[in-house]
Formats: sequence, C-alpha cells, structure tokens
Amino acid sequence: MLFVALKQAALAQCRKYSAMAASNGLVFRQLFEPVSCTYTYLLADKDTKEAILIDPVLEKAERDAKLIKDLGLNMIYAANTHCHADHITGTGVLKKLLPGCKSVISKNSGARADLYIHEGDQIQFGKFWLEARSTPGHTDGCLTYVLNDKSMAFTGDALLIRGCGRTDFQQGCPKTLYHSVHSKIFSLPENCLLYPGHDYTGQTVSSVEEEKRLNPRLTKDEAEFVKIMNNLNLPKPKQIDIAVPANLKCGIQDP
Ligand SMILES: N[C@@H](CCC(=O)N[C@@H](CCS)C(=O)NCC(=O)O)C(=O)O
Ligand SMILES: [Fe+2]
Repeated sequence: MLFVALKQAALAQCRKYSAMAASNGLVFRQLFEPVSCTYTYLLADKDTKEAILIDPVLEKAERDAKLIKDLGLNMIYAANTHCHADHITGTGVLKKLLPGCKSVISKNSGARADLYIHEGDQIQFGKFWLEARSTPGHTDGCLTYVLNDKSMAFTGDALLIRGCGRTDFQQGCPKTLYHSVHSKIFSLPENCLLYPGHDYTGQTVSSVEEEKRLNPRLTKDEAEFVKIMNNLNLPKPKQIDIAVPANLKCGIQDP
C-alpha cells in the first residue's frame, strides 16, 4: 500500500517537472549509456529549436542524432563537462552527423574543441542559457552547467548522487573537489535539481537539499572527506587508456 502511494507520489513529481519544462518551453531529456553508466542530457528551446547536448557518448551518437532530428531540433552545441576517463565522447561524431554543431569544453581540460569556456561563461540556446561553473577536483577542467533559472544543474563527475567523482587519476585532488562542491554546487538553491554524469545504482536525479543532507562523503568535514577519497581503492575505468587520449582530441573528430 505504502509502496503504491510512494510510486504515485514519484510519478506525480515526475509529471510536475515535465509539465514545468513544457510550460516554459524547455525541452529536456535524460539519456543513458549502459556500459559506462553515463548520462547524456538534451536541452532545447521548443520555440527556436536550438538545442544543446551535454556529455554525449560515442556509442550512442547515432541514437542522439536521430532523436534530435525526430524532434525537429537544431543542435548548436555538444558540450562536455570534462575530459572523460571511462568512455569516448560522442561530440566528434555528432559534429559530422549534425553539421553546424560546435564542440564545447573548458580550456582547463586540455582537450581540443571548437569553443573553450571558462568560469561564468554562458552558453545560449534560444531563450535559455547554461552558466559554466568551474568545479575542479575530479579533473582540473571539470565544469558544472547551471540552467539560467537555477532550477537544474549538470554536475558531470564533480558530484554524483550520494557520491562524487574519484580523485585518484587525471588531476584529481580531494581538497579541491571538496571546495568546488561546497562553494559552487551547494550554494545553489536547495530545490535546484542535480543531474550527474553517471549513476551506478539506477538513480537519475537528486537536489541540492538532498545531497547537503544525505551525501555520505560531502556531509563530512574536509579532513574526513580527504581520508575517504584517499581510501576508495576503486579499479581503474576499463576504457581509460583509450578514452583519455581520444577525448583530448574531442573523441573521433578531425583526421
Ligand atoms: N567501472 C567503471 C568506472 C567507474 C568509475 O571509476 N567512475 C568514476 C567516474 C567516471 S571517470 C568515478 O569517479 N567514480 C566514483 C565512485 O565513487 O564510483 C568503468 O570501468 O568504466
Ligand atoms: Fe570522469
């Protein structure tokens, strides 16, 4: 009985967010790639049709391009939150499939792209824009993209649901990550929805309020956080040795 009530409440909440997105003219889709458990996000202006993809995956580039065409959208940007270590980005191939689309990444990532962005820059699509917030710590170039009304933020691997990005390779640094999350993500409104770069447990979305209260790593003080991060002992991502060099060139792009 309780389960049914909870499921109905979750569905109602989900419908509310979809209705909000539809009523203000924002098209929003969360897409999934199951091998690396990566989320890709499509955002677009329903009226002007301008669209942006965040963190597309090479193996799903055709799926994403088809969806964009089916919805009659014009993809102007394919943006990465960082230089990924666990999958090859789809941006290079999407540029070929959807001519006119520009790749975007932070300058600090060290990766190649058409457009480099920095802290505070805005990426416009129709009447909406994403503000780039620099959230290093998982990698030097990690960005969190915040929707203009601060109702949603795309955290990449800086903040995961009840977790965070590891800090034991690329330019990882636990202290830097702790500071990034507290100053740039936890300072957003409590009801801001947080969409991560990955989830390994089947969760899809969280909020600033939830993570400030429930994140088992980031609710700790800085010293405890550093200890946790230095003792994760995770195996290396399976694709790291091919993904990082490819992503430094924007995936599979120009010859
Ligand atoms: N098993 C996966 C890799 C899992 C992993 O290392 N994920 C990274 C994010 C992608 S770079 C991470 O930061 N994880 C933090 C954590 O606590 O899990 C694979 O082989 O691809
Ligand atoms: Fe990552």
